[in-house]
Amino acid sequence: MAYIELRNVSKSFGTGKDRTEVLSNINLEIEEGEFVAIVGFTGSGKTTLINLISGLMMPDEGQVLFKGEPVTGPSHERGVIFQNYSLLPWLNVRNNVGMAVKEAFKKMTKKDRSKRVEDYVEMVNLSPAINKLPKELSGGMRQRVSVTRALSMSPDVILMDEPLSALDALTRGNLQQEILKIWNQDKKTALLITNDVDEGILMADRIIPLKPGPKATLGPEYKINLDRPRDKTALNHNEEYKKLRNGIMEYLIQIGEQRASKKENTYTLPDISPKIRFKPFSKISFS
Ligand SMILES: Nc1ncnc2c1ncn2[C@@H]1O[C@H](COP(=O)(O)OP(=O)(O)OP(=O)(O)O)[C@@H](O)[C@H]1O
Repeated sequence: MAYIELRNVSKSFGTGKDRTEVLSNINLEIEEGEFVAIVGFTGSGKTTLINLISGLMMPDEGQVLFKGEPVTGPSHERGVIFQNYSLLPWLNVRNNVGMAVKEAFKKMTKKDRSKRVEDYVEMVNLSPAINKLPKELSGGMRQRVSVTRALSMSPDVILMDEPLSALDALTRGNLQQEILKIWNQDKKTALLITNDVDEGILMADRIIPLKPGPKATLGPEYKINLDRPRDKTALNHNEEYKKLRNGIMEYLIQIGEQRASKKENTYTLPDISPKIRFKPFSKISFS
């Protein structure tokens, strides 16, 4: 039995002629402890996919199963790290993370909870800012708090919706390593949504492209058989990595071109119905 399973999942938005099927017939199985990355174009339905797995949205057709049971709503067993840091503006860093820890570890003593918060804040190098409000932090710092908050709850599954896309290369690299460390140490299951193929190869066991919508479906999967821990710089000289990267990029370029040519080839035909009425032949006389 797969840990997470999507069976023939479809999701539409809107009604009547404005209805758009964003995801169509998605089938996906993720094993316990696996790290899967979905790469896709902007607007292809990646967030919708994460929302369906987290339980924030329900599919129109098909089923989303977690440990064999249908997902009926959100749960802290499946922690989501969102693209846009969603912190409570009136709480400082300590309390933003603390609230999540309290929710996930209701029976933990106050002292242990406090220690856990401090350890996780330390992990993303935010200890000096622990008493600051979100408005006093930079965008990158806020995103780090958001990542910390999700990880501090120790979810069984870490669902990541482009969590690092707005960060500078250094912070991004550090957080990639922190997420990998927690995934590996605590034997988590992870699903990363990204538009960065290199990030996917660095982190995941499998990469699956999401074909652009409407009616987005999953493309062929690419297994990443590179040893861990993976070093970004060393990977650049690794033949297996180069081959894999080229293969995925070629596939994405090809489906991107198909999407563009579909758009270009949509023509509105001119009205060519005759405007002049001819007399029937019988009325023409020959002399
Ligand atoms: N609640 C909603 N109501 C109506 N349309 C929606 C809703 N959520 C998403 N959509 C539409 O579904 C499509 C896919 O959106 P989604 O956010 O899943 O894409 P995405 O791949 O995550 O995009 P991005 O890379 O820009 O974050 C878009 O066309 C979007 O407008």
